[in-house]
Amino acid sequence: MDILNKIVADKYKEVDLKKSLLPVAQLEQSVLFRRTRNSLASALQNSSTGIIAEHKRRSPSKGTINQNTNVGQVAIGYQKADVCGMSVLTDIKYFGGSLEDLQLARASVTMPLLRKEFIIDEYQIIEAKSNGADVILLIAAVLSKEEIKTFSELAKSLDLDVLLEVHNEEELHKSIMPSLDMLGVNNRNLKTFEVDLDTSKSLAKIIPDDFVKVSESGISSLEAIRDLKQFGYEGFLIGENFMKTNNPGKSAKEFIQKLK
Ligand SMILES: O=C(O)c1ccccc1NCC(=O)[C@H](O)[C@H](O)COP(=O)(O)O
Repeated sequence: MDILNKIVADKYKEVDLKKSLLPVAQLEQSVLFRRTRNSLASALQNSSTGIIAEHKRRSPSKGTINQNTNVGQVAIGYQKADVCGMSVLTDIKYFGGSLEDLQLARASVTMPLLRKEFIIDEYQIIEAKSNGADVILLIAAVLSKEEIKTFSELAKSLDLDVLLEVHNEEELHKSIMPSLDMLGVNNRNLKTFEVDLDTSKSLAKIIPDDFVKVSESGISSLEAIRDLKQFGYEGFLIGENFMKTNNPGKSAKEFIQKLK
């Protein structure tokens, strides 16, 4: 079984348990459930840099990246660095994240927050909203066309932006629909963990212009961003490059200043 299938198999069990512990009706009581979103898609369209900075303690491909983080401090650092938004990993088992990380980030900053999660059930979308997210991620590799439609329409009805992630042409073709805001191309092959920015470049021409294009994973240089911009990308999701340093906010700030 490859890592993505393993993560998803665990996620089904995790979500079943959560549903029995905290019903949707209770999630909907959160004050954050009624919050108006701060749109990541709009922030990217109005930015000259397009950086989405991620909070990532560890990953299946890299192991431990940074265990000494204070997510609130990282969020404040990223906001001061003038990123367009922050991605907060909420998976515990494989990435060391949590919904508490999302809540702490939300309590610390006003910028758009993406709940970075393996969404396989509508419950997680309501959970994202009630814990302060502005954006959800949907991964085409683990969802049917019908699920992408149902989940993205639910997200829109909850005033959330939707970032749909693809790895290849087949996933892209099944996913294109009006309820998406951003199309993300993940440069990491989740079977081999190899990263290749050519994945973003080759898919760029078949992503309709109606969607904000985001390139994800393996981005660590200004040259890579300048190059990807030529292919129409307006968003760049960066995790490890900032998180491997002892001050992710400072690293992001220095990076963005050079990019401007
Ligand atoms: O990062 C991994 O090892 C990974 C493995 C399996 C599924 C997803 C994975 N990463 C999620 C991401 O999309 C990245 O965290 C994000 O794009 C940032 O990537 P990077 O800048 O390379 O840290």
